[in-house]
Amino acid sequence: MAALMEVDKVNTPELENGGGLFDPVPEDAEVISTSKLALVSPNNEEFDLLLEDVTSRLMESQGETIYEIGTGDGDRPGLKDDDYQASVATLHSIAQTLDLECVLLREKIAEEGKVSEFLLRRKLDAEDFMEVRVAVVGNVDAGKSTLLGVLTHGELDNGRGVARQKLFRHKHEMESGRTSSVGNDILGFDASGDVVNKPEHGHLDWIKICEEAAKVITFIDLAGHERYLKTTVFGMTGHAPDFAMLMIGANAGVIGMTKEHLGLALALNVPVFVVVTKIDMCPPNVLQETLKLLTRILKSPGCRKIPVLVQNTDDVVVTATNFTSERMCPVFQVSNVTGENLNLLKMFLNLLSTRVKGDLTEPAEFQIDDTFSVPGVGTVVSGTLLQGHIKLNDTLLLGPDALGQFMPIPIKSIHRKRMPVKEVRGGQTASFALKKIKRASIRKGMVMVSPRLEPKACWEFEGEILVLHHPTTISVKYQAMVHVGSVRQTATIITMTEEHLRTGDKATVRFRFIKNPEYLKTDMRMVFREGRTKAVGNITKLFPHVSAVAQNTRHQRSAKKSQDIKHSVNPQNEPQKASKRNRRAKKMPDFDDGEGKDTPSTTNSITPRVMDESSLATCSSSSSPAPSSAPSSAAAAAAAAAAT
Ligand SMILES: Nc1nc2c(ncn2[C@@H]2O[C@H](COP(=O)(O)OP(=O)(O)OP(=O)(O)O)[C@@H](O)[C@H]2O)c(=O)[nH]1
Repeated sequence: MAALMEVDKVNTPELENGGGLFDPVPEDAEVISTSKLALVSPNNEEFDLLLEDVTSRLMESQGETIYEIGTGDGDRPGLKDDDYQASVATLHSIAQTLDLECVLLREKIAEEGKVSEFLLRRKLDAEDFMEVRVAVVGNVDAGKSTLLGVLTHGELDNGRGVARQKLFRHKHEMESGRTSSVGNDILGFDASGDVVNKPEHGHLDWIKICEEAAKVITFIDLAGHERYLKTTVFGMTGHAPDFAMLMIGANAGVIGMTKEHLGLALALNVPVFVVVTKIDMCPPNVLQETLKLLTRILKSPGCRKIPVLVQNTDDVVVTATNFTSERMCPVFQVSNVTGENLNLLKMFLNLLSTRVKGDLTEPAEFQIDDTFSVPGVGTVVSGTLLQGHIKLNDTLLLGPDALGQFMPIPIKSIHRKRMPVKEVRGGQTASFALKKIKRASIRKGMVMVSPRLEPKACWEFEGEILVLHHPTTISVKYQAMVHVGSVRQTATIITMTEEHLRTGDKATVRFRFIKNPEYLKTDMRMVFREGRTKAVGNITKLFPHVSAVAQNTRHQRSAKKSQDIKHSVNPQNEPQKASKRNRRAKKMPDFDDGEGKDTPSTTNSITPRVMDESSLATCSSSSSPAPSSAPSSAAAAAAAAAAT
């Protein structure tokens, strides 16, 4: 614990002014709103500028903001009692005017008087709610499913697995106590930050939660066991988590897949917070050791994180409001049996906001991460809207198909977390029922995008990669699984800037998918892995070869013909014949649904040694948000349940 406390959060300059209150502001409002006295007695004009400022902050962060009272640019913090009371009253009238809930988060005495922080949150209609996706990772038995059971069902565990029983989706999970698939659980908070989950006879009504919630946290529960690593990687790339919650059993410490999962989150630029569980059954000296080792790993050159032990509500507000900086790593210590510190974790979750900015003017881009076949409804696809806005009756382009083409598809129904809605915005998960389309013709990794994007599929792309681990050397013709967004497909290295690549090497590499062309974008993060081999990087260049204009069936047929001709004259564009090894692999499903065993990898951990600072700097420039895969329609979920 001492080691963690070396990081003095109060003295960390970037934390000093938590919410960054008055930035950005309209130019003409600068003089007024950057002063700590801005809220003391504003005239009508000043009040309007304050309203404008709050409105733009709400837009930016999709419906909520944290407002500081008593701080301002160049001012020493703190307000005398009268000024403070007047400022709080002004904030309440701003909230009332804009129909916001205004909740005090913390209040303290600073140099010149009182300072405080308030959460301003929009009171949304029953149909709308903010969404945050949290990927839950950590070694087997760290208590992941148990914590989710406790948080979402509001009942403590007995230390023998009672809480996790509520979450298992497969019979073999019930029997073994191990998660094997990507699961989704939701936790709703109302505008004041109170939990709205109310299980009835052990069951949660998702629609009711979404109706009552202003914010819904979706937990993407990923398997801890090494054999399901492929599923875990897909969860981290394909389900677009905003954050990763790394769970560690206090007794067991940083073991097994813990470093692997931490490394994966770092490689994908997903901000991580840590939850140390089972503190009720852990001797203090063992807990100290676990925290000491964790601190060392987080601060190592490969991670470069600032661990902050969260011990009270003050720490929660500071860490939650500064978390997206990616460098800070809040660490919680909880017990699922006694409930110790779970209130701090819940408060932290309530304050997290999605990393996706809600710009509705961008063209829509929806990434499919799961498909269902629902009797009476047809094919349902679920995934995340990475940007833009989709409304009922919009027409999107679905693809790419095996020929790299996209087809127009009208949106006739939208569900968010099983609830029918009229629209979905960037950063939210949703599912769509698609008429007259067979489930078999849709793959995970396909997209539905606005025609404005003029999407193109590509067989080949270039990426700057860093090899985190390989037992020998990687050369041209090497094949492995590429994970990028919800795309998961084997690709072959066709050229690279180095002759051979070993652990720790970097290169620009040109890849070619072996089975289907895919829709990719530059700057997306990618993971390239096969068994114990792993490389991470950024997509730097695309080689689209099919102009993906929506076509009708007849056009498609003729396009296919001409495509075939093109392939025969230009073998470069033809899907390569899979190697013997891949032909064998083809017999296995290419996109497992989480139940297939993954290639066991015993030494596949990302060690701080190989993820040195300089190598990460080149390979981590973008953090493309990835989607979450809630089977968001009731029918879809029912079908999924039936299928399992
Ligand atoms: N005493 C105590 N036991 C706990 C706590 N959290 C979890 N457990 C127990 O630890 C065991 C493992 O918990 P799980 O939730 O299944 O672990 P997991 O990380 O989800 O494991 P996988 O699903 O296989 O990845 C169960 O028997 C839980 O009852 C805790 O805080 N205190």
